Amino acid sequence: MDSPAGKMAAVRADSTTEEKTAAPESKPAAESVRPKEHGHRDKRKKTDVADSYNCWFKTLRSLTANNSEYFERHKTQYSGRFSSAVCVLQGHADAIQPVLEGFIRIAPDFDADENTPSNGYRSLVKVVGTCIRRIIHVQRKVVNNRDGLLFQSKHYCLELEAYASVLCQLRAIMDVAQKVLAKSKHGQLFPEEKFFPEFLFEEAESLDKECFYGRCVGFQFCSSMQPIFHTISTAMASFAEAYSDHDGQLTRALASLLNSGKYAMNPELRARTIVSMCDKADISFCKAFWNITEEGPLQHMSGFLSSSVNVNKVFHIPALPFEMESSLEDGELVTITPPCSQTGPGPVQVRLICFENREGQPDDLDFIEQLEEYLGTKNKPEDISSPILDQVEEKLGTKKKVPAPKSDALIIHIHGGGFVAQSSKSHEMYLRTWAKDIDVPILSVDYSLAPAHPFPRAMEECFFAYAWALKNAQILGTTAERVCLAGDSAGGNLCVSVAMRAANYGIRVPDGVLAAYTPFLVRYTPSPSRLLCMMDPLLPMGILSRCIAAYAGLKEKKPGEDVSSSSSTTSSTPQLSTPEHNFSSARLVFDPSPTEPKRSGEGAAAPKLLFTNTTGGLCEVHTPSPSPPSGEGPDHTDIPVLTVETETAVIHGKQNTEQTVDNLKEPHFEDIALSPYEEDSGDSEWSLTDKQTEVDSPSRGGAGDEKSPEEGSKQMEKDRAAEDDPNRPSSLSLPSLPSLDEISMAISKMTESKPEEVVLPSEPVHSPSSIAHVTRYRPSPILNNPYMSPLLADDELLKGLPPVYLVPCALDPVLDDSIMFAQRLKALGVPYKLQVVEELSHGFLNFTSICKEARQANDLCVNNLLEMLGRRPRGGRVGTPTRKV
Ligand SMILES: CCCCCCCC/C=C\CCCCCCCC(=O)O[C@H]1CC[C@@]2(C)C(=CC[C@H]3[C@@H]4CC[C@H]([C@H](C)CCCC(C)C)[C@@]4(C)CC[C@@H]32)C1
Repeated sequence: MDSPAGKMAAVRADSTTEEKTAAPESKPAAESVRPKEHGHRDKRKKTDVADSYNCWFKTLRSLTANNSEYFERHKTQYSGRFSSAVCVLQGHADAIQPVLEGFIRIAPDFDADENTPSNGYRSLVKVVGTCIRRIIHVQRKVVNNRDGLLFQSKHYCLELEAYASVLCQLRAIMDVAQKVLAKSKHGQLFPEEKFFPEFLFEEAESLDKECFYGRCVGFQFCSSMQPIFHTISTAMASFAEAYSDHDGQLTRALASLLNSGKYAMNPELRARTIVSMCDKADISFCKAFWNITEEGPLQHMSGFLSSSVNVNKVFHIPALPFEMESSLEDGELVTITPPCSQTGPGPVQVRLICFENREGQPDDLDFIEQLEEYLGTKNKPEDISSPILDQVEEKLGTKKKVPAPKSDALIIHIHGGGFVAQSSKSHEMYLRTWAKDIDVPILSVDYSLAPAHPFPRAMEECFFAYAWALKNAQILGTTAERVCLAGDSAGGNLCVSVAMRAANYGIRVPDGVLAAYTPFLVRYTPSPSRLLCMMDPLLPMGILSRCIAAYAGLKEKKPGEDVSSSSSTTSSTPQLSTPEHNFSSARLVFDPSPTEPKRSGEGAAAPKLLFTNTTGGLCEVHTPSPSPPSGEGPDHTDIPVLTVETETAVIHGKQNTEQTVDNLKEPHFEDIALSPYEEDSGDSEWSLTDKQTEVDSPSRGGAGDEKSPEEGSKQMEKDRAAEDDPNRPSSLSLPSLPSLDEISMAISKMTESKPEEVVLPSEPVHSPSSIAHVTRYRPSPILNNPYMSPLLADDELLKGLPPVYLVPCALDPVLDDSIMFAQRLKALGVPYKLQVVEELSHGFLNFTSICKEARQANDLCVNNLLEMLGRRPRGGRVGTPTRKV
């Protein structure tokens, strides 16, 4: 058998040649396969990226000027709102551009290796870029269609307003990212623990996230994911309503089906319900929703959507200790005891999935009976199955298929679900495909879930199942010459922990571990990619933090409980007023929050934005001023600093109107130069919203106006009237950024409405309960356990790992976990392969049967598994070059 390291080295050699021939730049969802970058090329690439972004900003500016000028001249029902929307979003775009340029400059310093240009900073840049491109797309559509009789003015107006809010929040998120950056060491995506910035959580929590869950939901992902997220968020909102009204899972499923219509029709109501649910709901809501496909009509979904397999059986591994040979010392035996933490020894449920019935496996008809017999008597399975087969043949008069020979390999799978939900059943969809494509038995572990069974129960059960499977491989239809562990999300974390434990116990380690979109640091540490949870349709921050609490066994505080008790914890953490935490000295570039202490140089004149007003003249708008470097603060020599010069951006009425409309009426915005980093999907149907029917939606509640689903729906009717008002001043819910007052003044001049009519950004929504549990739980010692967070494991423990295959997603909150884990493995010389999937969301394996890009990413995982098991990858191409130090 090849040594894993040798194998990895061989693959690396192969894929280096592939690297040259592959044309990855145009692939939307494939891994970041990119040619090697060296010194000057790297610099050029950075410039190219910045150029592409500048080009988009320029295009946006022209379109804004054009539309703005048009709607000033052509007074129609919605013209006032159009003008306001484009003006507001242009203000945000101008403010975000210099910040973006700063991130483009520093981002490469955080890559795990030169072959994989990926990290949270790059992702944030990407998301802003996508938002700008989508706005360009919508504005182009407006330019192209606004004179037509069938122009859906209301639809486009709502779209632009929604994107203006998104851009505004992205601007605030970029600001938080700068603070994370200022507290991080060079190349480190997670700030040092001692600098835990509670205030960042407060800031992050206080953002108005609703715009990310309404009509723009999942805008950052590829177009084929859009309908999926519209469906899931509709389901989530309607389930939230049903959850509070009903008890049983089935009744809830039915009730949510009935509710779904109104949430599908009203994206704003949906967003309000989801955000409110994420802030307030306890973990049992997540469990219930994430398990929606476990029972009721949806449980048969995988049956329709996936390959059929011959063996798909659930059984229990008895809670009996057994002995295994040590892999370290000849003849030594290691005793494996059943899992026993918290609830005492208990059996472990597993599911065996196999494309065809194999020798050694109990016969399908009496699977459990035979298995029990095997487990009790330890008879060879062949002895059991043959007589039964004979009887069946006799009874049915049919010749039963002879089982296929034993496989030489085995996959042990551990499912994700935030440690609190899901099972092998909900992951059957892609497991059946794997079973068919790889044609190896898969044993998936149904470990006990938190919060009823917190850490380390799940890890113990998975380890026990792993060891048992090695020992009893024959009953699983395999000789287990090659064994690998595969898990997605929380399951990937468990896989790595199991492999570390195997190494620690001195038993055989698997031949490889596949960890797809896996969290490796299960604690409340911010990072640039983690900021994406502010907008993630599957992993919103409130839910993520509750998963951590549940897994760590920290009792969740109920909403309304006194949060002041957390103050002792909070006060034990470094105070923000210490020099290290004084961000006024951290040379950050822009401060959108008026509540933040004023920076040095605050008296300096803010750069100005000039917008054309109704009369073609110029009105002044102040942009947030960049803080000049302060000499007063501590020495930040090891802290990467964005130094950004904000220029005075001028949108000149004359200049812009000189651009012919025809120039702007390009049919597809794919024509816009694409950066070598930012691949366009090549799909002109950017968002579902283009196809959406025009729907009414209520105006947004004011900040802090959190409503229950029922209240929400009652309010809906009232709101609808307001929403329909074409002269309604722009009610874009924007955070209280200092420049917005001025922007709104500009708007109000442009729309000729009185300033006080403009519903301006009010105070940010604040959720003290969610913040409180984060701050209170932070110092819990359990959160330092390396088996819970492999990133915290010491070098010796990590060195015992077999080759690790990491498949994170670029737009996933837990991307940085994989990047930093790869960095650790690289430093320790542990073979690893890091392939970052672009444009797909966390959990893509669950979407393989309904999304082309997810299928491609699944193929990548399948090829990795084939490689680990010593088989030829399918399609001849393995993917990103393997990296081994
Ligand atoms: C300053 C801010 C800093 C923030 C710092 C805090 C961040 C903490 C970060 C990391 C810690 C990690 C903690 C735990 C991570 C958990 C990872 C983890 O395991 O996450 C998984 C949770 C389940 C799920 C969401 C998932 C994948 C797929 C999802 C499923 C897809 C379809 C399923 C629907 C129910 C189907 C409905 C069909 C119907 C016809 C509409 C759906 C949505 C169920 C849920 C899963 C990922």
